[in-house]
Amino acid sequence: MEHICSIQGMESSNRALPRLRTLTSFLAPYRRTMLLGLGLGLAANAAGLATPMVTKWVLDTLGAGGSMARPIGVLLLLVVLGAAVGLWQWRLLGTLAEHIVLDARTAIVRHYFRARVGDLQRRPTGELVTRATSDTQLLREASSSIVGLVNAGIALVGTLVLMGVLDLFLLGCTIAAVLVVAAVMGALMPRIAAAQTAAQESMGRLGGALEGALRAVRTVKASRAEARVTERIVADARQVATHSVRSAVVTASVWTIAWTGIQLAVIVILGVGAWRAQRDLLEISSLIAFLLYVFQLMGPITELTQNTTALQAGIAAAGRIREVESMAVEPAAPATTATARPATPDPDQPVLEFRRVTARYGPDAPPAVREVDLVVPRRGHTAIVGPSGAGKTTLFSLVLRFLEPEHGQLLLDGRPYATYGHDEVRSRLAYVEQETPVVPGTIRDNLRFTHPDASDEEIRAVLRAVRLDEKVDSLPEGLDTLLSSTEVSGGQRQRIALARAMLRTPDVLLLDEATAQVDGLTEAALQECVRQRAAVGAVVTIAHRLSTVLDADRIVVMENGRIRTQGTHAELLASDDLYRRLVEALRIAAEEPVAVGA
Ligand SMILES: Nc1ncnc2c1ncn2[C@@H]1O[C@H](COP(=O)(O)OP(=O)(O)OP(=O)(O)O)[C@@H](O)[C@H]1O
Repeated sequence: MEHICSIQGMESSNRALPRLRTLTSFLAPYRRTMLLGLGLGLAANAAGLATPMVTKWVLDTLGAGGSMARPIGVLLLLVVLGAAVGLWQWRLLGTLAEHIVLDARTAIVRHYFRARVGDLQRRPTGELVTRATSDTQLLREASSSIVGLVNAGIALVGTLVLMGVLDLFLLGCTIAAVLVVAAVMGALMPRIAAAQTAAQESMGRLGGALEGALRAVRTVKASRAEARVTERIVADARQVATHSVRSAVVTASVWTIAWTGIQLAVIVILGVGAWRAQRDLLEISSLIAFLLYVFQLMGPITELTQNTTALQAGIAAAGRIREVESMAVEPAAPATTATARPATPDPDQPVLEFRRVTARYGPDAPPAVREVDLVVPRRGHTAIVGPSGAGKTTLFSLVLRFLEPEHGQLLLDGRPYATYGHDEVRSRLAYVEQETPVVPGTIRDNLRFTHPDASDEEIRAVLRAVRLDEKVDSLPEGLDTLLSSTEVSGGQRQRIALARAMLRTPDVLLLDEATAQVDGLTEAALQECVRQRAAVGAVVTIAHRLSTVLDADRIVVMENGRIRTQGTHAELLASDDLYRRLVEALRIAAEEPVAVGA
């Protein structure tokens, strides 16, 4: 462990110790395998260390004119044993490293999907992806590096001891050379670590920028911004390259110093050794064995260098991976949960209720909604309207528990949200997002996304309801058509998302209408589905279309995070100025020519 401690000392950052602990926490479950790896490494080392001594035996036997069979046999045995044990260790540690990478990736992916939506959305998606894909790779080398460091340390000490057995004077020369090399390497190592950390951080930024730009590729092209965007992202790539080049240059210097130092040491030792042999202070066979040890010294020194570099990269990566764990997760279901849901809920009791709810997105942010009181009846269509930033989406986020109220509470079936688990609440809702309503995969995957056990009949029924059955039948691969590979229009995507939400009867259908104009067929399908659902359950829409507002049983007008007023279309037209202006804006939008396409 001495080597590990000295490496901590090299880390310029004062966070090195907790970061190393972070790394070792990934390795802890594999302690036994690592110990076995260490044992195998020591055995391979022992075989390697014995080889020069046996070579000396061969030479001495040759000088004495004895039989060569035994020493040569032992030499061969050592080579074969060393190779077999080395191979075993290599495979063991290679497999172990992959398990550790897999563990880290699994932990990250699990954490992402347990994290709060707000925490995830605050960070660029590409950066989150880089942490799971690229940072975890650095753990691979780091995992075997600890074993490698201990092995190399022991091999180094073993080699020096055996050199001492052969000739103490030459050992003194060797140690002096090793100390000089080690001092130079020690001075350069922290710079490698700093450059690698910076490179990984730039890599995260590169991932984030590239992912964001590719997502918005249509806007990028329409704005003729390809060159600017490319330049900005390439600048991030250049940053990665700059830091990586710095790391490569310092690494090259470390290696060159190590190699040259050893070569110089060999020449000095050869000269000094020859001079001592001439004076009969040293046998020729001992000098040869000593020189073999000097060459062998490169092995542990190389390993120490490589493993230290890998360990530093791993420590940096482990720190970044652990940052993921600082993202708060959604709380587990309360232990005292819930009496079973009544088979026939009281029809007069609201399905959802907001009681003086105030919520904000961060401790320093202003409230996004304030003192909201809202009742959503068990049946019927409630439309929410309001200017941009009024807090409509925030209401949905609260219902879906993406955001928790700061004050006040929400109730489902008359029971406070706090008494339900997140899953329990969401199992009663269906949600159609405005921006990205479909998930990667086939049409079937999308339709079964909420209810993986849905039958083909159920799927057909909802496709019919959103008037997509004929379109899907006309596709060569039908339901197995990949959404990415086919020409599925924005309106059709909306309808697929709606079909998914309609698949099993949710208590509340939450529909965030697309702000963009949709084709006539989509609009009609939406309207009909909403009507059907509203007849048997609750539908809440964030309305961006006049037809939706006209269809609603009650309309909630929001302004500056508060509910300004509520009522029917006729009541609000007569009583509320803001509502009249909003409807006028929707009317103008509705009168604009709309492209029709199925
Ligand atoms: N993720 C977020 N982080 C911080 N503030 C947010 C976040 N989302 C919304 N807000 C803020 O909360 C307020 C309400 O936003 P909200 O998205 O609920 O409005 P909206 O009525 O849905 O607007 P729009 O019609 O433009 O979608 C706004 O001031 C907005 O800036």
